[in-house]
Amino acid sequence: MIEIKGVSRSFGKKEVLKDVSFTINKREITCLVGENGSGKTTLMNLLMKLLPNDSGEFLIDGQAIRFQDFNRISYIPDQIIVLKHMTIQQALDFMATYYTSFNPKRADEMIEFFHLNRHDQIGRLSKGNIAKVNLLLGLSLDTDYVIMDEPFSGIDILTREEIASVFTSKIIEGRGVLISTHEINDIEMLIDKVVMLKDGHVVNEFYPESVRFEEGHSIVDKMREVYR
Ligand SMILES: Nc1ncnc2c1ncn2[C@@H]1O[C@H](COP(=O)(O)OP(=O)(O)OP(=O)(O)O)[C@@H](O)[C@H]1O
Repeated sequence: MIEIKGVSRSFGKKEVLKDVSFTINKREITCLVGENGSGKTTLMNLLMKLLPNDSGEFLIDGQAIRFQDFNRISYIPDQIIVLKHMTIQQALDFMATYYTSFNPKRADEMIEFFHLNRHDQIGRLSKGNIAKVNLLLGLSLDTDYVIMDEPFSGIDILTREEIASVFTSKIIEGRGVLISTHEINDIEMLIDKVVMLKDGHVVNEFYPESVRFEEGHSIVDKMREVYR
């Protein structure tokens, strides 16, 4: 389990995250929801130690996250991080060099799953295929947790459906996932838990299946309650 405990972060006078706490559990897809600028990316960057937090802590299995724990956590940011002149295969070779958790068999499976050509140059791919390569690089690591920042952003509906199908495949099975997305409809039925951020705080945390069953409300209904 990853625990986010009392995390705060300001940029200058702007308090972006205020005492944020929730957990990311294995075998669950947790969706982080919030309006533009509500601090979703900032929280992910703090969790990955790409930025320092002002206060609070991040724990994995009860211990403070250390740099070596990043072999257990994949981060798929909203933009591709490898150089665009690389081919897909060169990008995979790069990952294999840097990450002991890189699993070439899983990479092969994902190339097939996404119908990618490993000899294609990344810079020449469509936006949808670049998003798929981004997922390929992150999900080829044998990690317990996956942190994904807006994997559907700017992508057409059919490609979004293809990407969403990853969540029900064995590629994700058993891992704990934190995903931020504005495209809730694409994965509504796949999400186990929702965490809503507003004005820097967690304002609601719920299991959508229970809310659907007990209140007859969808995630979007709950979003309207909170953000309108
Ligand atoms: N390095 C930085 N310096 C100053 N302000 C920053 C920095 N990074 C983020 N911010 C501010 O923090 C706030 C939260 O930004 P963040 O990107 O985390 O939001 P978000 O919820 O991911 O937004 P979106 O849904 O649009 O991607 C924004 O107001 C942003 O301008």
